[in-house]
Amino acid sequence: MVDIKKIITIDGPSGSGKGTITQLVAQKLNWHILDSGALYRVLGLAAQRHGIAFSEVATVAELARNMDLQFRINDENGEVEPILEGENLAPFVRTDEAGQAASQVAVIAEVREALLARQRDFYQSPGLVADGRDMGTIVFPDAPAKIFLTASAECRAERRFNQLKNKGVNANMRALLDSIKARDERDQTRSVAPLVPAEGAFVVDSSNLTISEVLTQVLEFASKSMPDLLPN
Ligand SMILES: Nc1ncnc2c1ncn2[C@@H]1O[C@H](COP(=O)(O)OP(=O)(O)OP(=O)(O)O)[C@@H](O)[C@H]1O
Ligand SMILES: Nc1ccn([C@H]2C[C@H](O)[C@@H](COP(=O)(O)O)O2)c(=O)n1
Repeated sequence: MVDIKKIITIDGPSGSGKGTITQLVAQKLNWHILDSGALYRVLGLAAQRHGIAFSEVATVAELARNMDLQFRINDENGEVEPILEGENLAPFVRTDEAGQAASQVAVIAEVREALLARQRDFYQSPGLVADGRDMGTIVFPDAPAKIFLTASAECRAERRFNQLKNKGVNANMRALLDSIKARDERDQTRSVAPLVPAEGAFVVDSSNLTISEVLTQVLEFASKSMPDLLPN
């Protein structure tokens, strides 16, 4: 019998709620998580730390192939921390600057190729929830359940604003909206693995949905493709 891997892919633009829904789905199913954006974010930071310009395509790709990167779970808060060359990058990896750097290294075809195997290695039994831009189109094209999560740019900027406010960080709504639109444009128009819904993906626009409503819709859809996913 052919072994069908238990994978749910969750792709979508920045701030659409992928990370939030990925964590909730993984918790519910007791599955593993791939936060593929973290790999691109760490690579962007690594390039900056090594003084490599994003335009030095071959050197950035070389860095992607050889990056000394592990992920470690923090025992105290349960958060996943990227450890690059022995340094914990957790305080830097979620910043808007790291997101913009990630989006720039992510346009390089050789970088994407170099990160493919690392991403596929995250698959482990009993299953994987994979969050990114090309999880359903390129990295796990055979995943049985593919989700494309989106929301209006204005709504995503407002969510990001509230997220930062709750952390006590001052943010400017106009700058956040501009940053989100710039990242959308780059991620959707790049020539390699652009952000598009995978064929057969269930598209959820969360602009007017609560997190709990999105979670319900995602689990319902995934259960149709994998009938033994949840107990009745
Ligand atoms: N349906 C929703 N309603 C209200 N707020 C939401 C909803 N979904 C997510 N959020 C909030 O929006 C913010 C961004 O969500 P999240 O970080 O999960 O997005 P993301 O798609 O993973 O972003 P990125 O691609 O930049 O990592 C978080 O504060 C989250 O709590
Ligand atoms: N599968 C992926 C994941 C991420 N990227 C790039 C494009 C994003 O703008 C950037 C940061 O991702 P985030 O952490 O915000 O999800 O990384 C990509 O091209 N492909």
